[in-house]
Amino acid sequence: MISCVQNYNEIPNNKPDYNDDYYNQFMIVISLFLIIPSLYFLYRNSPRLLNVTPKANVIIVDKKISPDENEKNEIFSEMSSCGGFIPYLRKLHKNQGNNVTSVIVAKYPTLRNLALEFIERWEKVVMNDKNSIIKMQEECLEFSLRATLNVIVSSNEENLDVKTYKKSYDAVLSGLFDKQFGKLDTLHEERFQESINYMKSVTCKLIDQRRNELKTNNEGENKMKDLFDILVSENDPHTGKPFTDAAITHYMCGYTMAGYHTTGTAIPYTIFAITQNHDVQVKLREEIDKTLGGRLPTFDDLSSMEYLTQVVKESLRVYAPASFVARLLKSETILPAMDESKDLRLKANTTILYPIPLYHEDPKFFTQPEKFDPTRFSPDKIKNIEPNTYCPFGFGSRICPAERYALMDIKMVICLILQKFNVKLAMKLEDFVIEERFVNMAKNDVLIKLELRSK
Ligand code: HEM
Repeated sequence: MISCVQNYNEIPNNKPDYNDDYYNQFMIVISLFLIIPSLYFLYRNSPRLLNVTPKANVIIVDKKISPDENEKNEIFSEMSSCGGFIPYLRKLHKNQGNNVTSVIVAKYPTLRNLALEFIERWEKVVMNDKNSIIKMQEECLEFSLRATLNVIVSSNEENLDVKTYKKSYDAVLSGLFDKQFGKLDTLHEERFQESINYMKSVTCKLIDQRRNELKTNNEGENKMKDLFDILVSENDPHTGKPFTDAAITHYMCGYTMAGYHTTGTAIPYTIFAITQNHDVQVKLREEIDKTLGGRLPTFDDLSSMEYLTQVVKESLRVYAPASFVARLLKSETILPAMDESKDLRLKANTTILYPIPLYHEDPKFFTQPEKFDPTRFSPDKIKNIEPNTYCPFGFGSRICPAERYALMDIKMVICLILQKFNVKLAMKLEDFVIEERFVNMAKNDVLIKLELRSK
């Protein structure tokens, strides 16, 4: 195992270079999720295209791979600016007497209501026709986008046509991915541009609305600020001046994107895993019923259900939504050899990609890695897991800032589903195919039959 990985976690001290061109801003933000999975895609399909060093289980990005050297530099300076913003965000919350948990707890009732809206929607469908099939990935992506918007923007959905917003977001994400591989045809190019323009106008409208709200809202001082409040009311730590509209859009789109497809795929993957492991479904339901006795789960209930946590963690191991963790080496670094191979000397400014699934699937770190076994994360066994080999949320100082929130979200939806329904896979097993896009998506959706539980 590479022992020096933690050294790569320094946040480079680059200042973002904003301009007012929305398209450029958006491309830069999106590159975080675009270039990295794309390189991984190339790596998986044609290892020799990249300067791959499998013996060390890291991928070293050959500089020539980048289509445009300048673009590559911008991408990584923007990556660091996004991450550099997080300690600032934490500090602000702390100054207001909040911590990450209190922020999540405050949001919990709204998020649970949102989840219940979906449960009721599915219940109606099933009551209407008990043979109905739910496209679980599509549904959970909608849930995840709305939940993420709620956390970041405290979105009042009256101000946002979520359906059109989601469609546009999907068109932009998909268009950028296809652009990367030169596959974007004229028709989709048009749709892509339209979607970018739509999202730009929506974000500008939201910014204006929030500025006005903050001006007129007397309780503003006591209110727990969401990310959007901070962006429209505080100074940019990099410039010491108020955030520009372009910068606000940059952060908003970056955070929304980071939360949308990740959580939106993690939930259906977990449901899929439960359908394939009947014993897990039975044991999980026993725990849920015993803990809740039919009432709705509170935030504390979700933390107290150990088996539920283990199931979600194992699902994130087997079906990790994110392919990669990326680091830029600030100085020359030697990676100690794994096996008998030689140590690896890496130059400063090399970008390395740490492929999450290669660790999660390695029998050296997880015995019988193909087996879905939630008890790997039981209190007595979890300590045997080597540091950084389990990393669905990354690791070190740049670990996903929303890890606890995302875990809570996934557990909440799984809990609410199993309280109400039995879950069955409604597609051929071989049609469950994971496709690497910005995050790993189920190519043919995850088709699920929900059966109402008898009272
Ligand atoms: C199951 C859900 C999620 C997974 C698997 C996931 C995974 C990841 C991973 C692997 C990283 C890179 C970490 C590193 O470099 O060490 C990351 C970064 C990030 N994630 Fe998440 N994430 C999830 C949900 C979310 C949500 C819901 C949000 C926001 C509401 C979010 C916001 C971010 C942000 C802003 C970063 C960039 C951090 C930085 O640059 O330092 N993520 N996430």
